[in-house]
Amino acid sequence: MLRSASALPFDDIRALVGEMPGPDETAALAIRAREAQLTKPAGSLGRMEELAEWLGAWQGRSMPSVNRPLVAIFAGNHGVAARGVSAFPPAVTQQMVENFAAGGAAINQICIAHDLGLKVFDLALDIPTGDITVEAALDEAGCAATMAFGMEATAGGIDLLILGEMGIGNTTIAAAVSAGLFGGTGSDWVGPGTGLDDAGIRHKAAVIDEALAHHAGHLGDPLEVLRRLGGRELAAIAGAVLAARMSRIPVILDGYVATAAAAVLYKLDPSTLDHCQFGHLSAEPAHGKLLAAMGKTPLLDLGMRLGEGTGAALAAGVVKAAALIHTGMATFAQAGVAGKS
Ligand SMILES: Cc1cc2ncn([C@H]3O[C@H](COP(=O)(O)O)[C@@H](O)[C@H]3O)c2cc1C
Ligand SMILES: O=C(O)c1cccnc1
Repeated sequence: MLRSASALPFDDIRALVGEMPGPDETAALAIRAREAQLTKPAGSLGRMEELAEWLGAWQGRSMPSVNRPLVAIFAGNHGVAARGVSAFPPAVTQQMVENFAAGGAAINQICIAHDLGLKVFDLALDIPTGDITVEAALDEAGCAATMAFGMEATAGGIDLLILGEMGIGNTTIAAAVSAGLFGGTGSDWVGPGTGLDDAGIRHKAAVIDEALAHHAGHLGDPLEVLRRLGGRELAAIAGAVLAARMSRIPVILDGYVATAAAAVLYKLDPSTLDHCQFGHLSAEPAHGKLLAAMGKTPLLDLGMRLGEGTGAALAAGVVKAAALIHTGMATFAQAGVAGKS
């Protein structure tokens, strides 16, 4: 039967959230047991030990490994960028997509450093989403379709998914979505993005407040927050996170913008992000607040505020090392090293 394009798609998303698989507890147990026998004082590898267990439990592998890691960058343009909320013009989104293809961006070099695959998905860059101060960014069918498109990032037998974005104006969008989900005003969630000065940041906060006022009364449903205040790259990231969960692919999320996209799923059900790590703490000031609101602790803190997946891709190197440490180290028995006396 044909479904109404306007009403049903979000119900399909909600149905997926109800069907999410959990981690492989047998693999987790095996990893914990082996961890205790490796040639090191118990717990001495700190969070690296947790990462090995997290990776293997979601992959369903008692010997976790990263063989096909993929960085997926979703690129979108935003109607609200016309309101002067970024230090750079919207044309930079397309220009950076071309730079990614040519290998000239920061993310390209990190992918080389850590041997990560890279795919860039551009999302109708010539058709910016609606200006959120006067209309919804997307209609429901468009938002759900973009989420479905994002799910394609999980194809091809990948075993670690690293999610990033490109879209001039999208730190405004991330702030609006964060306020829509967790409350507060523009000034609570705003930051310099690509480099606004104080006056620019005040203007950006006022624009976000306009958007929040325009959509007030319609923000009770996280998916409505996504379609009204969000954008295509955020919808695609949310879809990719959900699809990865259905296929038990572990995910590393990048900074403020990617985290805001994932927060939509968190608000639907906090356990939706159990297969995700947060790669780094962005220097965009509200990122820490957003992570804290979800009880998440990022892996790295390098003072970065670039986006395009860079913080998450650096963290993928740490996750790869965690797998190699767990699987490659000798046990006390194998190495003939005396245990704790
Ligand atoms: C050259 C350049 C490369 C980038 N790579 C990521 N972003 C980042 O900056 C944008 C968000 O900041 P705002 O909200 O202030 O526009 C996004 O495109 C994000 O990925 C870039 C921005 C620029 C200018
Ligand atoms: O943390 C991010 O995602 C971020 C910060 C600044 C600019 N673009 C993205």
